[in-house]
Amino acid sequence: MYRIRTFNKISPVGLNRLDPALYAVSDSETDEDAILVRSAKLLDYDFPKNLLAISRAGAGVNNIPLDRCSEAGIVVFNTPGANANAVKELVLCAMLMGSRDVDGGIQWVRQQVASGVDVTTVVEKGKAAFIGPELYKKTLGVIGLGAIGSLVANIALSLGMDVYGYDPFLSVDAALRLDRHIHVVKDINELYKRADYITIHIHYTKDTERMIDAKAIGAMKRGVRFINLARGEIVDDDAMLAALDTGWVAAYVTDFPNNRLVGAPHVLAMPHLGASTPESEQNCAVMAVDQLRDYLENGNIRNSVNLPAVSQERSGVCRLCLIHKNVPAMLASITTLLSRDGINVENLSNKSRGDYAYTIVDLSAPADQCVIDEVTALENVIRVRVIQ
Ligand SMILES: NC(=O)c1ccc[n+]([C@@H]2O[C@H](COP(=O)([O-])OP(=O)(O)OC[C@H]3O[C@@H](n4cnc5c(N)ncnc54)[C@H](O)[C@@H]3O)[C@@H](O)[C@H]2O)c1
Ligand SMILES: O=C(O)CC[C@@H](O)C(=O)O
Repeated sequence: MYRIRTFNKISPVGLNRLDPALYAVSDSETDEDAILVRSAKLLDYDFPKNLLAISRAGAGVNNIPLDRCSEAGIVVFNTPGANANAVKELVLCAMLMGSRDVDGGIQWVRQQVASGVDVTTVVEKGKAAFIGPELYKKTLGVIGLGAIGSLVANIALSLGMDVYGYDPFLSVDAALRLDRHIHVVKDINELYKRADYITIHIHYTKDTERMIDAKAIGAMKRGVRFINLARGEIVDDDAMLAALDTGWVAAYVTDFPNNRLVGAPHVLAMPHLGASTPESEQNCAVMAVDQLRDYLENGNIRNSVNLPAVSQERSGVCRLCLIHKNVPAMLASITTLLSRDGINVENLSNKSRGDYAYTIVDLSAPADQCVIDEVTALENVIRVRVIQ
């Protein structure tokens, strides 16, 4: 029986894929074998010793201490692309709300009624305060052309926008998803100097913290509208507030409110709603659960953010799964111990990622506990699991 602790509300559509005969799942499990999480902060969480994996139902993993997980042999998964459409749709809403002052206009209409005015008599005169430009024929800059950025860039073309994209680490898959009419630039300043609207879709890491600072904003066009549904920490709030004050930035639409931002004019702050659609919550939960099950039951790794992708069809009678440091002669050391005991290796897969590597070995006979202990005791081996 595996114990899975949930943090946040994970869609039952995903949780129902966990057979109750095999899995105990709740938010109060202790000594858990695995965690299912959305945005809950696990940075200071004291992981139980037997924790094998964390599956993040979503894209961003800045709430999980990845280095600590790798050192402890905990595999961290995310669900690439599973919520991208939900975010894309909210970005469209953000661009429109950042243009005409829809929010201000709706509030004004309510205030008229609340103060006893017949609103029909004041609409035509009052509306001038909420005027704003169209998206058609304007230029959109998309920073980060991954799962979300590529969808946003493509749909903006169909709104008649001219689209510039910047992504120094653009994957081949992501590049293939991009419409050929999108101008992909190598220098972000090319995007800054042209864009009337800028939307950012990158991960928050120590490299991207406050990437949108006073210098970046200064390189943008006066009157730019900036949309941030990525993470609050990517934007330097001081610089953004100063730019809003002078009108250099005409509107800042963010999914990451804080009390300073919410009090400032021309800020539209939403309560982290980007992935909050039933479709996206279900997609993420299903993907997070399926990947977790495949790891727990078969040792296969798909969509991990800290270990390599390694999957192998089951063969033999017993499977060894080893997380180890990426150093020379590991495979030789492991197979020497197995062959010394006369255990034949039916199939083996091994891949490395940075400082770490993962090996799956299917054996023709059950491995004796003594051999497992010896393999576990090898220098640079972090975790060994036996799956029958
Ligand atoms: N508001 C929400 O609810 C919500 C929902 C989903 C994702 N997000 C945020 O959006 C981020 C992106 O999600 P995704 O699914 O598109 O991820 P993704 O991995 O598919 O795409 C990220 C892209 O950013 C690029 N990139 C990295 N550093 C960059 C840099 N310095 N400049 C330009 N590009 C850079 C990468 O090459 C990659 O193509 C997530 O990390 C998360 O923080 C927010
Ligand atoms: O779980 C959520 O609601 C938000 C997830 C989102 O921020 C992500 O990074 O995928």
